[in-house]
Amino acid sequence: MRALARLLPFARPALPRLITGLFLGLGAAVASLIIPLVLEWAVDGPIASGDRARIFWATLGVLLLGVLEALLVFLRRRMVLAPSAAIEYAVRQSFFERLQRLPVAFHDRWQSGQLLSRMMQDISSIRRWLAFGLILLVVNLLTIVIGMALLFRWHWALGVAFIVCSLPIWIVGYRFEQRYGVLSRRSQDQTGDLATAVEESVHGIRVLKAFGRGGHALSQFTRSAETLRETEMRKAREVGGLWFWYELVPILAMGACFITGVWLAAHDLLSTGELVAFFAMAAALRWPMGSLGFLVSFLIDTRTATDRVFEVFDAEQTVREPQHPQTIEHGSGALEFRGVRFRYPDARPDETDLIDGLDLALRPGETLAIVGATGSGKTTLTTLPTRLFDVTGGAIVLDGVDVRALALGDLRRRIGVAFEEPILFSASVRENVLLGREDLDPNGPDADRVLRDSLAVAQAGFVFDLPQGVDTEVGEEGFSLSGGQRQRLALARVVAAAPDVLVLDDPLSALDVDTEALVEAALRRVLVGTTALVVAHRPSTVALADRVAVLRDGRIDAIGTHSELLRASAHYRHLIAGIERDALADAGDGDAADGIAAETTAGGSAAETTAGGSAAETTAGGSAAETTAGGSAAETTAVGPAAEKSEEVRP
Ligand SMILES: Nc1ncnc2c1ncn2[C@@H]1O[C@H](COP(=O)(O)OP(=O)(O)OP(=O)(O)O)[C@@H](O)[C@H]1O
Repeated sequence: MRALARLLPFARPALPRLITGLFLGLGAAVASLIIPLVLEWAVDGPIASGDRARIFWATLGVLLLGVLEALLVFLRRRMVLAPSAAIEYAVRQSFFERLQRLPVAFHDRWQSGQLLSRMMQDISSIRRWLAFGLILLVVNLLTIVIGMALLFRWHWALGVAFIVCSLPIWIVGYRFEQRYGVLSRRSQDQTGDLATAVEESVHGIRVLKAFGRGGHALSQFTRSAETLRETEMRKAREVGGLWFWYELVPILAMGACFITGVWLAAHDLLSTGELVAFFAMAAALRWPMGSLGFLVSFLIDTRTATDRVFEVFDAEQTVREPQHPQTIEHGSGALEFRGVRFRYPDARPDETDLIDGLDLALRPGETLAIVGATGSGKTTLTTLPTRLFDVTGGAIVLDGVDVRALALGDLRRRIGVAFEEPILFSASVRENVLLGREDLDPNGPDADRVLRDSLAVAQAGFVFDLPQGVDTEVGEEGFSLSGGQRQRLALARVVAAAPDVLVLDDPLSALDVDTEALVEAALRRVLVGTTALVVAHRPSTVALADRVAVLRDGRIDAIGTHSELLRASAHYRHLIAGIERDALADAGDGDAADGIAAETTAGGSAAETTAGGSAAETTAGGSAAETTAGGSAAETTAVGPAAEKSEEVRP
């Protein structure tokens, strides 16, 4: 009842119709229970006295009561179908809204299949219960109570015999509830696991196919499905056992009452009419008693479903809206990390904080690149300003206001993020790119202008060649597009959002060198006046920046222009050499990459040399010299501080 009571807020608007349905169900039950009384009157009265007219009326009465019962059952169904569907809709809406509000930490922890099965299967199960199970349970229990009262009315011995013989039902029911509750939970959780397995294998179908691991995925799926099947079989056996008792016990109770009734009639303590009525009552109570087994298992399944759904509603909302949000009057895009600490919720207690007292100030309009070793926390850092995760210490301040004091919607309008892994939705290019511009009419001229400008910056003109241009649906998660195309659309999306601060997590990683250079040039125009925090894994991304900050051991180890850092920071030189080596390797120039590695190891000067504008010099003498000097690898490799970058090293 506690679990079901939680549905009350959702059920409230539908309560009048549900209660009406309940009364209609009760009306139908009462109609069926009156029939034995009419029979009692007919047998002891008109039939005994041979009064044909009254026998006719009695027969007609029984007929009309039967028709009334059928009509009321029909109306009950009509009455509850719409409200139960409305409750399902409301719970589902609210569940989805909750999923949207819950922090990323929650989604990291929960498997998508578990959420999917709760959203679809459990909520549907709640609807079926409200439309059907709940009303039947209440109506059938009341029918049994009224029927028992009538048995007592005919003779107390009948009532006592009925109650005593029915006692095993309660004992069996209680023990069933204990065992079945556990199984019901297990089976619904396993359904969620199975949904996760399907979701993951469909999502990762390319990888599975590429590695020829379809058979492996199938055997894993089969194992999960087999586990679920075993649980379902145990459930079915439990339900079968319960039904057996719920069928048998009423028959035994009726049998005991029958013997008692015949004995009472034989001793003139019960009239013939009462005995006939008793048999009619036994027939009327047969279904309500027999249905209890099914309804109890249905009730337990629904309780489990409700618990599972409310576990999501009850999940801690760690990223909360401020009670009294502050506003930024004139946003300039000054972003500051003040003694920021962060650790993931599942970090081991003995682990140090991933971000460990980080101080960093981005000046309005500045582009700052973050570089750091793999796993140093660069991506993590990009999730903090928009509060995808909340800092666990210190503060992030935007234009003088702690980001936690800003309304989340306001904050996320002011800071736009493009992730390395570009996620597109099953929607048109237009809808995907204008996702952050709910202020614009998607088909209006302003939206068109923003769309075209942002597509131009991201060098995403390819969309105009798609079958329906910008109105082409890009398939699920944009799979019909290449990685680089998706990345460009994701970039266009964040550019279209026109935030005060752009946070870009290695936004150009999937682009070819030529496209990257074009995007970079366009981005540089956009970034004028927009503060940008850019995670850089490639020299060309560093080239976008006015300053570069080196993330190491959770703090900013060094900060300055590219050339300042090359002079001052050995760690930076080491990182840059690694980055350049990777870039050359990406460009297919193994010799050059080796050359840089060797230089770095020798004296750490590779980066210095490169900064001077000539990767070719670094590797002079090797075959890379020719390749890089004339090829685009040289352009991307040779990075300089913002002032120098394009003029010096670009053709
Ligand atoms: N959602 C998460 N929950 C728990 N730990 C995480 C989570 N995301 C990342 N980590 C851990 O945090 C550390 C930093 O990860 P992060 O992705 O921020 O590094 P990075 O510097 O961006 O790495 P890379 O250069 O490889 O992209 C890693 O050890 C990673 O395992």
